[in-house]
Amino acid sequence: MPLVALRDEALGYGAGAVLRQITLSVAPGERVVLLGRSGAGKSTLLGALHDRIVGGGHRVALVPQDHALVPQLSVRHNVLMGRLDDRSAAYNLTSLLRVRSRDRAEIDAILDRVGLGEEAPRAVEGLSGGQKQRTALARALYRGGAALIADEPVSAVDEGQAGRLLDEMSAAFGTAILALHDVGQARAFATRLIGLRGGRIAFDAAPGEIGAGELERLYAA
Ligand SMILES: Nc1ncnc2c1ncn2[C@@H]1O[C@H](COP(=O)(O)OP(=O)(O)OP(=O)(O)O)[C@@H](O)[C@H]1O
Repeated sequence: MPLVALRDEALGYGAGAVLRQITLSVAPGERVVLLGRSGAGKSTLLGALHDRIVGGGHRVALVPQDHALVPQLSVRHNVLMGRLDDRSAAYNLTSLLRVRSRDRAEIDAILDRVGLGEEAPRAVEGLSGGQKQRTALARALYRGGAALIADEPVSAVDEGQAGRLLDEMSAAFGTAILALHDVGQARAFATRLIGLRGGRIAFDAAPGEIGAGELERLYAA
């Protein structure tokens, strides 16, 4: 039983389709990476897959390209928001004043895993781009779920850190669908690569089956 299935669908905004004739399904346990030039439609496809998986009643952890953090709040509070919809309004409001010790311990352990242990009390607005990105990843780890959907989740950290973070995400989520621009990272992470070009799926196969020529054509002007 696939987690999500699209069949010959057009995806876009309002009247205009960004992607056409999209047929794909994702099974539990797959690690899918979307590749393509800027504007190829990776975020559009991630958004559609997110909505379908959530619509199917599954819990999803989302890392949007812009991170969707609350700048004025602390790193710890932003991570806490990964479970906002699991809790009552009263619980969430009182947590704003003081994060309960049980939640704090769980969150701080996750912050250690992404190298942000020292930054827990800092307001997000004062962080570097890479620290903000790691806060969004920590929020996804804290949320958990059947699938991770992440749009360029390691674009602002160095190569070594990116590899370690992708390993963390891979271990924490049974299924993951990511957009990445680094082909090496994509090959290392994915069980399946999907290339988008010209509004269509150009390839959809295991990394070992995608040659350098296909990747060159995907990114050619
Ligand atoms: N909210 C929106 N409303 C209308 N058009 C949009 C919207 N978001 C994206 N688009 C358009 O859809 C197309 C695909 O954009 P999308 O963000 O999915 O590409 P992408 O592959 O994720 O690009 P990037 O690598 O630059 O993030 C672009 O032409 C873009 O202008």
